[in-house]
Amino acid sequence: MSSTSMAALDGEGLRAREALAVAVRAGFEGAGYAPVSAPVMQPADIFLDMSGEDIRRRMYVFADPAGEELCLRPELTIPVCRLYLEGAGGPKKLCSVGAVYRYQQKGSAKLREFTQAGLECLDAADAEAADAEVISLAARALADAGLKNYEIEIGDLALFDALVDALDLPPGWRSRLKRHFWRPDYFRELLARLAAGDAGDETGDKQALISALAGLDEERAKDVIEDVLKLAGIAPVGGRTVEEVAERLLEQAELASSSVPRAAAELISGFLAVSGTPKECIARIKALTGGAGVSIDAAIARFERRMELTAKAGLDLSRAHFATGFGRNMAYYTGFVFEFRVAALGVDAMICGGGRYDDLLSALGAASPVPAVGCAVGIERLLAAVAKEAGK
Ligand SMILES: N[C@@H](Cc1c[nH]c[nH+]1)C(=O)O
Repeated sequence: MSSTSMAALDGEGLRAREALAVAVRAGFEGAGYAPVSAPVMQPADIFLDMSGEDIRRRMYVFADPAGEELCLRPELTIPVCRLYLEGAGGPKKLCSVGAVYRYQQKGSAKLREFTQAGLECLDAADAEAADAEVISLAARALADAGLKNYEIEIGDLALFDALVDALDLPPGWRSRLKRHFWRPDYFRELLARLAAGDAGDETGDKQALISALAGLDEERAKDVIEDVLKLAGIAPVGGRTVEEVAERLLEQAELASSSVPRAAAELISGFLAVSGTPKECIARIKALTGGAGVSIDAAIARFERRMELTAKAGLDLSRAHFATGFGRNMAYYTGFVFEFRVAALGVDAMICGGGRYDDLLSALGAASPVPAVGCAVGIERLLAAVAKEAGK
């Protein structure tokens, strides 16, 4: 399937896609997930703020006649969580099928409009059991569709968070490292500077500005930067350029005024280089943290328990590949993350993905925390993977 629109399918392809979407949802319903249908048009700001850079760059954003900024949903999780919050007291296990929209550059073989079948498990008391249930249901959906061969990639952001929390870092660095986990290139740059104990090599006017900012609190510093940009006639785009420029400059100010112990920086780099089978990786993480006298035992115990429960549910995660630096492309994840991949599909290899997002519902307005985990199957990709396996 190489077209950029799902409307280009022929009759047979159309029926196959619809049948598979219905079958995957039926599997989720059979496991106790109530079907819901969320609007295709959504308020843009929520997605701009919460889905992360990759999705943000691919969103279709437009204004309605009243001037309200809307978008075509780029995924189903945020729409389904919004529905859940509107219908307070409703079911907490929800599933949904529908079209989602993500811009792709001209010439890209990826679809701009494609079908997801997703499930969201909200407010479960036992987080690890819910994680295990969701990844097992994802695997079952693929098996029911007839797919046999795939790889599983897993990660756990809670391990990274625990590490950053356990280290002795200068103020501001914890949240910054966690936030920038989602911008891999910039994150590496930050880490390299941190590991080198680099206080920044800025000279002249920029250094003067950085020194001036270092003395101000964050809000005040942002105001100053905004004024400077306005004076220079630089127009912010949707308020974001100013925010991002301000953030960068503040980071440089903090880098210049604080130093992170080299050992801590090296531990973070060493930790983020860990990948392999989950078992090997956990042993390596234990050795790394133990050697440094840092304890992230609670997070490791949760990881191990999740693995056991998943194995009990019938999915052999020892076949999975784990990487500490694996985080998916959605910024709302807070813990366990996973993807099912079929390498033969090339750029479309990722046929199903999901993870835990414990802070999203609070950010959407929930009065008290609602832990959550879910996943989505890409229907066109699953169809292509099954066809490929059958040699079609
Ligand atoms: N919405 C995610 C999948 C997911 C569902 N729930 C949690 N994650 C995606 O589009 O990849």
